[in-house]
Amino acid sequence: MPVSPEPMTSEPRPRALIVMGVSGSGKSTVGEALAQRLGWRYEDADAYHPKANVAKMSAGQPLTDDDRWPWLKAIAAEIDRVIAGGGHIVFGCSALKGAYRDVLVHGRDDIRIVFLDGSRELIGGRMAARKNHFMPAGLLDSQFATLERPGPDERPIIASIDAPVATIVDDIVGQLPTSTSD
Ligand SMILES: Nc1ncnc2c1ncn2[C@@H]1O[C@H](COP(=O)(O)OP(=O)(O)OP(=O)(O)O)[C@@H](O)[C@H]1O
Ligand SMILES: O=C(O)[C@H](O)[C@@H](O)[C@H](O)[C@H](O)CO
Repeated sequence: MPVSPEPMTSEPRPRALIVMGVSGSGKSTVGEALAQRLGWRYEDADAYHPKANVAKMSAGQPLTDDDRWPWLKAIAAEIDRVIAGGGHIVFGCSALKGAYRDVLVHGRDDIRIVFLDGSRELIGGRMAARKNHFMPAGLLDSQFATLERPGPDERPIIASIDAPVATIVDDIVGQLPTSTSD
């Protein structure tokens, strides 16, 4: 009897990882370490906010959907540009709602979501200790209120942030598809 081959995973190797989560969840810290581990470029979505968005958050006001759409579209365009050029990228981006992630992923199965999962208490403590950052800790409640955790349909890679950075990176890398079918 012929032996059937091992089933091939249909998941392509990711070309872009969107490291998402509320303010202070560790997107920059973990995202940069992850990019370094993979040998990929890291970009921070905070650098793509128009000045008006940063001014608003600095003044303690949460952003609205309308503040976020152009910002998300600019990030999606940059991800597409990098992939089209044969590159790989890790983007640290809050991407709090499912609709925001739809703009970023736009149906591509080589763009994957990495959710940094942590409690309000843990993140609040880290934000209170953080220096020289425009985001006031007072906006954390609004970040959690806006957060829609990624559902299974989004095939998220979920990592607990209650661990040292290197352990979080190990966890994420261990969940990446190993298929070579890209
Ligand atoms: N695993 C960790 N263990 C301990 N401290 C951490 C860890 N990850 C991040 N931190 C610290 O928590 C704080 C928040 O992390 P970071 O600035 O990377 O978050 P962020 O999600 O990029 O925030 P923001 O979106 O507000 O820019 C920083 O002071 C960082 O050094
Ligand atoms: O969508 C948002 O509300 C913003 O992207 C925020 O999350 C901050 O820019 C970021 O987290 C820096 O603190």
